[in-house]
Amino acid sequence: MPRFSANLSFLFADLPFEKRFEAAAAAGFGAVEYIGAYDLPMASVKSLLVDNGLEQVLFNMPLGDWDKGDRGLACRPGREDEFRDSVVQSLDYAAATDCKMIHCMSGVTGKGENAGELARLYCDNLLYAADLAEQAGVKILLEPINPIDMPGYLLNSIEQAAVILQQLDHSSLALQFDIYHSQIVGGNIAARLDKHLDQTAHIQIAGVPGRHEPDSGELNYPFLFYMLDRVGYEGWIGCEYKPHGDTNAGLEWIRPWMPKG
Ligand SMILES: O=C(O)C(=O)[C@H](O)CO
Ligand SMILES: [Mg+2]
Repeated sequence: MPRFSANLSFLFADLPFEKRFEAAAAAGFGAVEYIGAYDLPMASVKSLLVDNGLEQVLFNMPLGDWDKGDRGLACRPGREDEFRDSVVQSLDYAAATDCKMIHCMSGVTGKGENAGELARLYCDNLLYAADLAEQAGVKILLEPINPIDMPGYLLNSIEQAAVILQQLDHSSLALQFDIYHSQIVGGNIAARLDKHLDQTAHIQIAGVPGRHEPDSGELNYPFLFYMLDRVGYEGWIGCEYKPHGDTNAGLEWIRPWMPKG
């Protein structure tokens, strides 16, 4: 049976962030993930998890300044110190919340920049993060993101990520397979999931097109959930989609997959 985590940066977005934990638990979720809660003290995040009986599955490293165009720091020249600080800060939050996975966003390639050089810096930074994460028993995740939603993003395909993981060969690095992005970049999801399952630590879902509930559009999610069970995927599946309207009203699709009682 697949295990679903509620992505609180996307679901229950009409509620203040702190209220989304309670809403996720009331909807039947046992785990949550989100982009980050660095505005809140670590102890408050921990209380929100404990009070609502939730497991923290994943969050992101600080992304830099979103309004100025940052989409992660890992490939950005001149931001190495900031990146290293962000690794330490995210590992502190992970320790406080018993979270075992952190998504490290690559960042974007600027106009006229050499993507190969940025990729080299990205790899160096990933290794720095992975060495620290290893000591904490945490995995650093790489997620390919489609370049239509995020123009200029360095890491776009599962295959690119797979090669990086193979080359870096570090046990604290793994793949975050976001099916929504990967359908847009390459399709052929069942075969690619199967091929890269041993590198995959986390999966995220959304309908394509539109990034809404995973119950309509060009992907057959029930087929993929059965397939993941059959091939023995034991990780979480993050519900990272934009509900059409009220989150609870759009959760009918999940009922057959939720533990009863
Ligand atoms: O955009 C995505 O798919 C992600 O998972 C990023 O971490 C932002 O939520
Ligand atoms: Mg994602």
